[in-house]
Parts: sequence; structure tokens; C-alpha cells
Amino acid sequence: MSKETIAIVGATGAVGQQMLQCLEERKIDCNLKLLASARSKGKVFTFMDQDITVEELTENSFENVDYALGATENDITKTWMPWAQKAGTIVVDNSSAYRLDPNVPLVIPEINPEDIQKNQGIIANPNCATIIALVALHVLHQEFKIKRMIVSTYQAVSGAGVKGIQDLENQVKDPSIPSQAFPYPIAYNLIPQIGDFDENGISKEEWKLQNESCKILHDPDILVNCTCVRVPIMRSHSESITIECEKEVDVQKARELLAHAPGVKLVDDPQNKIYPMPLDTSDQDLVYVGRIREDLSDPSKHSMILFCCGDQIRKGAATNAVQILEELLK
Ligand SMILES: NC(=O)C1=CN([C@@H]2O[C@H](COP(=O)(O)OP(=O)(O)OC[C@H]3O[C@@H](n4cnc5c(N)ncnc54)[C@H](OP(=O)(O)O)[C@@H]3O)[C@@H](O)[C@H]2O)C=CC1
Ligand SMILES: N[C@@H](CC(=O)OP(=O)(O)O)C(=O)O
Repeated sequence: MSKETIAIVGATGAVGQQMLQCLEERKIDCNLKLLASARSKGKVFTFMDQDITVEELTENSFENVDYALGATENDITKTWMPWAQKAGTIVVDNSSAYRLDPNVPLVIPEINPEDIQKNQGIIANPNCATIIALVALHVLHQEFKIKRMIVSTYQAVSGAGVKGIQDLENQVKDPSIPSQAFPYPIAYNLIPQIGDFDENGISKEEWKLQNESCKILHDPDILVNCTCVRVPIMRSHSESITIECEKEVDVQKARELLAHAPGVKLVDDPQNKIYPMPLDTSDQDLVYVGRIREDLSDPSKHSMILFCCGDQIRKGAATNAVQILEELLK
């Protein structure tokens, strides 16, 4: 049987490079095409012991490409998506350009894999902070029915791509070097803004947790109150989450469910200083969950608090996309 041809669009970026690694780790044997801007044309990367040269993305790049993994910003993605669709290429896209389109499934394979089959040529990968939160919350939603989530995020600089990584690397050595990816210095600082604000003072990243959670969980009634913060961590997003549920919560039951939940590692022994931390979750695919406790400020016993961490370039982006691709290849 001939091998499928798979393209990574944005192959030189933070997510694109992780996709390359992920395809190799998961032994997806394919003809691989690496696409990026003219700036990267001619760069060489190794995939399964083969050197592959980066090609400039053009209108003809998708000829004979069966599947594409998209890892470019929204405006770039909107330019090339029609070229891919015209060529009949099925795209798993990491940008937010198509996530809320009713014809585009938005998928976390541990939660709604059945939606993949409804695709019309595009499947969207959710926002990274949303993936990390929902992988942790899905089993709790099934058991207690979440009505409202109150979330504070602590998001790594690599969430802003290669430039975000460079900013932290530069500024820890010399804090006077200006940021390329952030509105302020990020070393020795934190910035309570990810994306532009709307007239209510809610940022784009905060809206993604609201809108995308409802779509993925097929529950339009879930309400999300969120504050997204960029912190000087290289890799792995962390989130403090309070859930208010329809049913009375049971912390012990929650621990049991999370201990067996797909994609989750229960890391919850605070008396022995065991809890999720970004240094431990980086460069692996599980979402760590801990600090699970009842919210004693809610006397009705319908609220619970937890803390989770996950590598947003892996499970929050590249791994999730490659898991979707694996479903398509079955
Ligand atoms: N970083 C993360 O943790 C996450 C990112 N995402 C999303 O994934 C996408 C990629 O993000 P990320 O990897 O961080 O970004 P990077 O800035 O690290 O990479 C951007 C990529 O886009 C390519 N690119 C830029 N302009 C063009 C162009 N005109 N034509 C072709 N390719 C181009 C770049 O190529 P070149 O090197 O040649 O400039 C590079 O490969 C974004 O939509 C982002 O929102 C989603 C979840 C998590
Ligand atoms: N915005 C996220 C990463 C990301 O790119 O998300 P999205 O694909 O939803 O724009 C962050 O900065 O951490």
C-alpha cells in the first residue's frame, strides 16, 4: 500500500516542530512535506532518518497531499486553507480561524472523537488552555454536570510561539531587551493579558475558554469566568479552576474518576508536597491534576477547586492534532 502524504504547514514554528517530533514518536510512516514562509525555504530537518527540505508555501503546495497539519497564525491560515480544500487535502488546523464554524468539528480525542467523522475537510484543534482544562474536567462534568467554571491561567511564554521563547531567553540574561511577542517585559514579571480585550474587558483568550468549552462538551449552557495570565515559564500552562456543579460534589469520587481518566495523571498528595507543576509536565502528554478540594465558600457543597498543568505545545497543540490525524488514518 502506498504511503499517505502529510504536510506540516508552519513546520519551522514552535507547534510545527513539535508536530514533526510527534509524528516520529508515534511512528506515523508517511511521505512528509514541510511548508513555511520564503524565509525558511531550504532549511533541512530530519524525519525518520531522512532529511526533508522545507518548501515555501504556495498555491500549489497541496497537490497530492492527503492530510495537512496546520500550524500558522489565523491570517496565514485563511490564505492557504482554500488552496488545501481545492486540492482535496483534509486539514487538522491549530489556529483559531475556523474553530467556531458550525461545519468544522472542534475535537479533543479523549472527549468527542465521534465529531471527527462529521468533518467536511477541516477539523479544528482547540485552544491550548481549553484542551488542558477540559481533559481534566471532562469526567467531572459527566459525573457532577458542571454549570460554571471560574478559571485563572498561568500560561507559558512558548504559547506565543518562537518569539515568546526568545523573549524569555533574552530577558533573563538582559531585562532591557524589548519583547517581540508581549506588550511588556516577561522575565521577572507576569502580564494579565493574552490577546486583545473587548468592550467588557474580556480578552480573546478568555472568550476561547467560554466558547470552545461549550462546543467541545456539546453543552451551550456552561458559563466560564476566566482570567488569562502570561507567566515567565518556558513551557506548560497551569490553571486554577473552580467548578460549580448541578449535583452535589464528592471530592473522593472526583479523585477516583481522575485517577482513571484518559489523558490525566492524578498528582494529589499536598501533605507530602505532591501537586502538579509545569517543570514536571513539560515534554510529555498527560495533564496533571491535583490540589483537589471542596470549595468551602460554597455551603451548598456544589463547588470544587482543582489545579492542573499540561504541556501546551504537546497535548495543547501538536499531540492533540496528531491524535486526530491517527483517527483519520484508521
Ligand atoms: N505555541 C503554542 O503553544 C500554541 C499555538 N497554537 C496555534 O498554532 C499556530 C502556530 O503557532 P506557533 O507555532 O506558536 O507560532 P510560531 O510563530 O512559532 O510559528 C509560526 C509558523 O508559521 C510560519 N509562517 C509565518 N508566515 C508564513 C507565511 N507567510 N507562509 C507560510 N508560513 C508562514 C512560520 O514560518 P517561518 O519560520 O518561515 O516564518 C512558522 O513556521 C498559531 O495559530 C497558534 O495560535 C495553538 C496552540 C498552542
Ligand atoms: N494563545 C495561546 C496559544 C495559542 O496560540 O492559542 P490559540 O491557538 O487559541 O491562539 C497562548 O498564547 O498561550
